[in-house]
Amino acid sequence: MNQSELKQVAAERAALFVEDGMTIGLGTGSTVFFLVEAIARRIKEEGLHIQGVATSSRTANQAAELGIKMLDLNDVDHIDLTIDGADEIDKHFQGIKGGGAAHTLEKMVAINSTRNIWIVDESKLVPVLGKFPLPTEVIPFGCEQVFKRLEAENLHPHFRLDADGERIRTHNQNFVIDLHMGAIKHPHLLKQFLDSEVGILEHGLFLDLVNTVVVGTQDGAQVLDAKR
Ligand SMILES: O=C(CO)[C@H](O)[C@H](O)COP(=O)(O)O
Repeated sequence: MNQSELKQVAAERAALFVEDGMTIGLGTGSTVFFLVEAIARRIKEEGLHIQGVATSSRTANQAAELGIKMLDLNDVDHIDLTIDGADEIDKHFQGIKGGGAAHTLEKMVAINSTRNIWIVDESKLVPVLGKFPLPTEVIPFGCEQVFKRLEAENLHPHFRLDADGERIRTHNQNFVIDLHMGAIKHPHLLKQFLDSEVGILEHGLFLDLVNTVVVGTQDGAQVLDAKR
């Protein structure tokens, strides 16, 4: 199976965690694309009544087109389960997200969820976080100063650019600065620093958040539970 097929294996297994009556957080990315299709299929075939909260307009549009009832995060009192992709996961179930620049909305939905499941192909499991550049979302005002401070901390910042060489904009019209720092030896300390940096709206370190990881492997889907 190629990487895309492994993503689909993970997504279809995770869709089985959805139960009738649930409010489901839907992440963003190519793995979640398969998830949304699988959930829509279950709704049709099994008559499930579920409602979704999306983490991007991409996911919201796909889900609505497939007939999934979608609500705004402001309009729900809780989310039972959020299923999302990830860019890297280490053996302690800590992760990096934001490859699709949706990490701020994804983190907001995740922290408001009773349970979080990540769906990944096996290439996303790593011994140490940091090979994947860590995304941050920065507000445009004063962003060059934020960039300089990140440089001074040896975090190797790069503004993320689109195919035309323009700085990409997030859903909130902010910029993304990716940190190419290599191995993240102390993720909690880094999180503390990034949380306290004025001008950084949010970053892609997702620590102590995920409950279950569903991995697409050549032998099928593997379900791994975090002890939290
Ligand atoms: O964090 C994300 C978007 O901000 C995605 O979940 C992450 O980039 C994984 O994407 P994919 O499923 O396409 O590999």
